[in-house]
Amino acid sequence: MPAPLSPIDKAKYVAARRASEFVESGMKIGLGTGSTAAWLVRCLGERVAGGLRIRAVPTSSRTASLAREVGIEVISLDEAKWLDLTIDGADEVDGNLNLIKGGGGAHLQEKIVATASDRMVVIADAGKQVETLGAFPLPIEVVPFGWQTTQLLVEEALIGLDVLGRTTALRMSGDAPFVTDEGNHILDLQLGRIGNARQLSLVLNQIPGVVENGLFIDICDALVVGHGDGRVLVRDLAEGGVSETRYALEGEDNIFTEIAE
Ligand SMILES: O=C[C@H](O)[C@H](O)[C@H](O)COP(=O)(O)O
Repeated sequence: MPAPLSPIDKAKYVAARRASEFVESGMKIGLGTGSTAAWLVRCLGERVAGGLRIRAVPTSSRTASLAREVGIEVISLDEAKWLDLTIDGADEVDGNLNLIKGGGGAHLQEKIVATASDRMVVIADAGKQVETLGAFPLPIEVVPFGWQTTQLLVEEALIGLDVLGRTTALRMSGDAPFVTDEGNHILDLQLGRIGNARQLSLVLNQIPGVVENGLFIDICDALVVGHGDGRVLVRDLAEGGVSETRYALEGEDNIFTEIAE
């Protein structure tokens, strides 16, 4: 018997399960990266086994492996060119559905894929919702060449901007610098609070050596928030309003079933 899910895993699972219902046969979809997106890939794998026909562009090598493992057809973005829908997790999401992403170091591919989609849907547990972005360190992907110079330029560029802090740390993986799927490094920027996320994103992306930052401004179209008790709230910017779905734990095997719309 599988180990019981923690409340946070239940929240991620129900959010992913609800968002998987947006996927229809014939769609080309973008698959995000991270623990919440991994639930989505598993949910879609089940639907593919039941006859759903989709082609998917993963946003990382990790997601590509999982997608293939569960039987989803994987194609490249160049092959797909444009996608119907991308579903991905987030590290922070504010009231305007602006995001911080990249906690797993995948925000470069994630931003390219989400931008090449008709719609981006974010799936998250309730703890990811914030009033103002910035408590989560902002990931900045930088090329390895001269990364310490890039780090100084980043810290300097923040002087005068509406942020609380401006210290950066090179992300490590054990004793070595973390390396992204594109062969780059990540600087994690401790800001505390971001006053003007759009301005900050533009400033950062103009610095030589910076490849992409983890701010997603005006990219997300809908937010699906899961709760540990099985409730899921969907907020769609186009439709306005919030709809609620509730999933119930069935028996002892941690399988959720939808009980109400
Ligand atoms: O680089 C990683 C991605 O941006 C993830 O979507 C983000 O970090 C959220 O991950 P998780 O669902 O594991 O909290």
